[in-house]
Amino acid sequence: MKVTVIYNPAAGGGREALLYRFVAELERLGATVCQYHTKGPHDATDYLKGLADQGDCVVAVGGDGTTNEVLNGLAAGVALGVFATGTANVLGKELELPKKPEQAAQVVVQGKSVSVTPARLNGRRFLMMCGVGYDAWVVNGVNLGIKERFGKLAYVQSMLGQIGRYGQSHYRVEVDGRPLDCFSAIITNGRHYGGSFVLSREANILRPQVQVLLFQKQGVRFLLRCLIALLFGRMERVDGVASLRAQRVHIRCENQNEPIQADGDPAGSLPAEIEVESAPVRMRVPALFDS
Ligand SMILES: Nc1ncnc2c1ncn2[C@@H]1O[C@H](COP(=O)(O)OP(=O)(O)OP(=O)(O)O)[C@@H](O)[C@H]1O
Repeated sequence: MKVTVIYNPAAGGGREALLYRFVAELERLGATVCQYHTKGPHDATDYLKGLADQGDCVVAVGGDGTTNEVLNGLAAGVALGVFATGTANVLGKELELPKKPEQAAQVVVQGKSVSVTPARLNGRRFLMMCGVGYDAWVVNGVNLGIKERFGKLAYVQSMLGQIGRYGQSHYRVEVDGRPLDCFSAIITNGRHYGGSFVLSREANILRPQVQVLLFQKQGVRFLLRCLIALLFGRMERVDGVASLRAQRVHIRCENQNEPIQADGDPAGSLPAEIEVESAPVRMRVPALFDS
């Protein structure tokens, strides 16, 4: 098995020792490994696009942002693996990927493949989620210095800082052609959010559809109710939260420069055209993963 390992030294504050253990185990299991350390944003995508032979599998070593950039450079027919060493690692939770480097390497070589269908946001692929409104303001408001030093606490700080803004922007959404309104929206492929919290019990990453969560009531009290419901995995039970399956979503806003987030990183601004892709990507998961 030929494996290309893409390591982001900035993810999770840097995990070089874990990378070496991961690569050593891949080689012990008989894999031929080609390693690349990214130099900055989008480098993973550019590097992979310029690579003549990506091998049998490309493994992203980093967080959800790194996996997103690898996904955007992945050649057709090549499997995608993840060794989650980032801050939140939502995809790792979703696919029950091990945190120990030796076990993560075993998943790549000895695990199984499942089909996960990415979606495109304004032409760029994402695997887990994208969002507008509060969700996107929080991602865009994260202080990178604090994130490097204190990890997830940077998100908590940003969440507190953005609460007062909720409800000030109004979005017009078309979900498979159906017109709807909201004050925030999250379009998710998987169930998890912000780490191990369950955002949607309706979502299924193995199904070629996204789950669209629309936050349709205004006011900070409603937002706080949603955040508490998230802690208990009951977001879809909150009165004012709509949850719909879709293939295609369009989002507009009259305000200028309304940001979008995708897979936990800033992803431009509205309008947003989101469409589930026609072909899945094969992802390496543990042999015991329930598919
Ligand atoms: N050498 C580098 N220096 C700085 N940033 C980089 C480098 N290589 C890649 N990046 C950028 O780092 C960003 C953050 O990485 P990533 O999202 O994987 O880690 P994280 O934020 O710690 O984890 P998570 O998204 O799971 O919370 C990526 O979007 C990528 O553009």
